[in-house]
Amino acid sequence: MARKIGSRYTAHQVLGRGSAGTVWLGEGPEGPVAIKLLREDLSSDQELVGRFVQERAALLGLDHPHVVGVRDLVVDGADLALVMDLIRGTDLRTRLDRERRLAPEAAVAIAADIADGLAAAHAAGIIHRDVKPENVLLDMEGPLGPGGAHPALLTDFGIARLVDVPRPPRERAAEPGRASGQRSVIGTPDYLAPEIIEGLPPRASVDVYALATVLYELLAGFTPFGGGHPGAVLRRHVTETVAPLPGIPDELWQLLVQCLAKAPASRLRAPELAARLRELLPQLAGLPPLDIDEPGGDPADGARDGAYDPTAAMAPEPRRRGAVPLVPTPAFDSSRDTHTSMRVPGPDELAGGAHGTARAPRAAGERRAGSARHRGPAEEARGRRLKLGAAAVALVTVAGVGGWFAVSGDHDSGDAKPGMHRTDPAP
Ligand SMILES: Nc1ncnc2c1ncn2[C@@H]1O[C@H](COP(=O)(O)OP(=O)(O)OP(=O)(O)O)[C@@H](O)[C@H]1O
Repeated sequence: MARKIGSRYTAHQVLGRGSAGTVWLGEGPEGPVAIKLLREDLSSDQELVGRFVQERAALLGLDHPHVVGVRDLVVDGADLALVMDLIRGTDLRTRLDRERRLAPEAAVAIAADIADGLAAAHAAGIIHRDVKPENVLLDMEGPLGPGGAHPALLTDFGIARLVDVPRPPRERAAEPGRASGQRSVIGTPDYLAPEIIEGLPPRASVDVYALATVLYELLAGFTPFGGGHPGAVLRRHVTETVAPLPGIPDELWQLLVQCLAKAPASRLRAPELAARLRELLPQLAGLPPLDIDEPGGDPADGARDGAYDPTAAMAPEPRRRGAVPLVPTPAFDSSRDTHTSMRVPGPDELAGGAHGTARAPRAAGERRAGSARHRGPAEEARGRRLKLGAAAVALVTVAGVGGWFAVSGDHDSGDAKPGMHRTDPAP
């Protein structure tokens, strides 16, 4: 069923849905396009529409082979839409879901493409703020690169920024806790840099951290700090060191460690990361995907660190890792699978809950103490009790209101606007 979007575009068929809206296959004066139609509750927000128009030049100006081009912004009655280049292919999350982990050469080639795209954005003063596999599109019509990887393009620039609408003082005052300084954080827990969690303004280095997390995930099949309740994930970002990946060349490991550094200034910048990744490609040729198990539990446990994943108890499908929606979603909307409201650990918990170094991944099949597979009957029973207790908490916690989580601080009214940012070129 076709529908008109503004005077120039027609949307023909839904390509997919995200937390901010629906992406359509459409047609414009210059041929096929992808049209991201923002959710009605977002498009009816006048402040957001204002920002949308304000960001127009920045969004349209970003022209790079590894960034999905935004061709037009449409504000038309109730419709608020981004018209983008149509990428014929798939997103990286879908590929990862299918293959679980990629061969190092392909993983590094994809990461290098995204680092190139980020370098261009950062040079233009724009931070992405939500780099994750869902926001990487693979262009199946593009030439095959190293490791058989199709060109990778980063998308969703600006969406986080657009939906991060500061609330009026009246509304804030009415909220308990706001006076003591609450802030909103937008992003996806698995990929959030520690400084964002600690309340510092996001800079370009948060994108480098998120990209290193994606690369780790492509290699390992799991993110370095993910798993369990989002609060536990945030704590790990701040307190844990990344566990080594057995079987990757040391140079690649050093790059990952450097870009996952807690201190933003220690991370490489995107152009240097892109160059270093490309230099590594020849020595990765022919290496098979890693054969390792995720530390911390069987996927069926839905747990890591003993932290119970509330969404696993309630959703019919396993949760897409890290796919907590970016923006608040109406409770009645069942089109998205992970609607989690979360409590972020306070400073004391962040400081005191450290478990030191993240648990090391094991070579496939190696026994791990504490795994459900290796527990005795008494431990199994205790584990079940913990889960039941946690499930009760989860019923309270999972409110179906979206993954836009509020945490303490006061940055949503100041400079610290997550999402698309004007930023210092130097991270
Ligand atoms: N420019 C594009 N060309 C082709 N397909 C696209 C394009 N942009 C998005 N899609 C597809 O549309 C779907 C929804 O994308 P969208 O960006 O709305 O959500 P997401 O990034 O998966 O999730 P979220 O926005 O919640 O992080 C995805 O499956 C994606 O592959």
